[in-house]
Amino acid sequence: MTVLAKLFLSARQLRLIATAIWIAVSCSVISAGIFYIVLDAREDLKARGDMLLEEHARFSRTAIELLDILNKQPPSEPCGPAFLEYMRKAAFLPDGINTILYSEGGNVVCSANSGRLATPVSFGAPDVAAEDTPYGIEIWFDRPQSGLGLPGETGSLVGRGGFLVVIPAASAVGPAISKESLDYEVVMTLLSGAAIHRGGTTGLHEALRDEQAGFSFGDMALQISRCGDLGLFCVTVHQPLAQALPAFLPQLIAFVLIGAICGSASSRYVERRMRRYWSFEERFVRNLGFETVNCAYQPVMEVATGKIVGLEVLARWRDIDGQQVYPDQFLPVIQMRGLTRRFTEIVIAKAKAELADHIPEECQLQVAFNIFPRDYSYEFLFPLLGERVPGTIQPRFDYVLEIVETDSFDVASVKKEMTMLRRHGIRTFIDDFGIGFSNIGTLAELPIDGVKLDRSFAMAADGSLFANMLPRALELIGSAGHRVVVEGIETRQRLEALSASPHVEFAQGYFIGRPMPVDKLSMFLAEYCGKPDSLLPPQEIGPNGDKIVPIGQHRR
Ligand SMILES: Nc1nc2c(ncn2[C@@H]2O[C@@H]3COP(=O)(O)O[C@H]4[C@@H](O)[C@H](n5cnc6c(=O)[nH]c(N)nc65)O[C@@H]4COP(=O)(O)O[C@H]3[C@H]2O)c(=O)[nH]1
Repeated sequence: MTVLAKLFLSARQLRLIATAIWIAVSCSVISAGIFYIVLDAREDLKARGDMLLEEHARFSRTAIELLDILNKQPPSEPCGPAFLEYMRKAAFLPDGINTILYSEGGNVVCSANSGRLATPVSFGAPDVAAEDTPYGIEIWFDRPQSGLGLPGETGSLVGRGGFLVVIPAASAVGPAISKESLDYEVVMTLLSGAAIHRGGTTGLHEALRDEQAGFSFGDMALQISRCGDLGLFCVTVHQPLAQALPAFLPQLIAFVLIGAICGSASSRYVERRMRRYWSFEERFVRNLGFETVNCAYQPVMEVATGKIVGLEVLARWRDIDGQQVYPDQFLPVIQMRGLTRRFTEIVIAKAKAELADHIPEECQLQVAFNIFPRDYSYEFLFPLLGERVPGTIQPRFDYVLEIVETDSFDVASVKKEMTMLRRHGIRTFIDDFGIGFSNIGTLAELPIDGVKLDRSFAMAADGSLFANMLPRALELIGSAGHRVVVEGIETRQRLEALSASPHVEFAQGYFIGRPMPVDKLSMFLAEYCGKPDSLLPPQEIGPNGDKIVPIGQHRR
């Protein structure tokens, strides 16, 4: 999970994922486009194959129909006037065939156009015998027509029952079709399965016979094999893709553009969604829970005695990559997303459970929780803390609520809630005094139990504005009759200086103890809880003469 989390948390990895999506989507769209183009090219090839086939099939179909008609009821005297009239009438019917002949004993003896021939014409033995075709027709391919008075012309003859019709040469008829760059073969198929070459590249039909229609990956070519409706003629067409594609170049360019646009749009969309999904805010909201919220505890010292008398509960959150996140990062999210109550419930529940398990029995402590002003109400907080108020269960913990200075609050309603909570032993401090919304008027009006002076005062460098204001701030709070907790004490000098003020009752800061997990806290308290700590550790002098030396660190 952590490895996966790191993948999504790094902006660079997200960019890589988005790029991968861009490539995948673009390639998919372009591949789909190429597939569509190939299908289209195949349809185109089929159409061209059908046209080639049609050149042959059309006349054979017509010839067979004509032979059917001629053989129906021929007059009894072959080549007589009635017979010739009968042939001429039939010759009007078909489209493109106008030579009808009659033969006896293998010799043509009369024609519909010329009547009885002066000299019978022989075309020799048929190339296809009647028993080789499904229609009982004989065929003579490409015979010169000079004997019929048509010098220089050739045609194929189809015959049955003595009648013959002449089919003009294929090249001279049929639809105009571009055969350039087209590797094809037209064959006539016999009942035996044999094929007679009738046009195009000899042997192509035989070579591709088993592959039928489809795509040949060997030579990256499209190929189709189709037979006409009579089953007499078949055509095989083979076209390398490289030859077919130029005709589809506009489509190809369009698909590349669409692919690029889709790829970019989807990668942007996914990246935006991923960024949002894996943003800190969303991660936090998704994973906020008892398991991911951790509590750190910072000791609070009573200045007069040097005893550790309390601790402040400070929340941390564990991110999905295991990193510890501090409140300044997640508190704004909590407030923005309206999760303050849920968060406070988790922190209080967790701290209560941890402290009950780890704190030495004899240790009397005041435990301070930070509370958002909007959640400061008896109705919400008492159920969370009430049962552990002194005099009920676990009297060793006194609870203090520190109202953090994130929002302003309504003094009148806070006053009411404060009074009710105090009745149950729950005390309230104003947190971060000096930098937030509270002012001396607020302190005067509210029945608060104490004020926490913001750490920026104690941490300020000597001679700075905040450092100069510190005694006056203490004076001010003290004059309003409140106890003061000073936080942010990092050095022995500061602690000593503040101890001299009659207004400072408690101190908190790295010098006394850093916020620590409960197991460390339990060791810390085992040593210091309730014991007077008049002997503060000797100061370690650093290069600036003011080094931070937490108590716990020194004594261990
Ligand atoms: N440099 C320095 N810093 C010191 C020293 N002593 C204490 N601090 C830091 O000062 C902050 C004291 O808490 P805060 O004023 O209540 O200020 C808290 C409090 O306002 C808020 N917060 C923390 N936990 C919670 C919580 O559970 N609920 C709410 N609502 N707010 C919380 O987040 C603020 C910041 O908390 P942290 O980051 O833990 O920061 C803590 C603590 O680590 C010191 O000597 N030097």
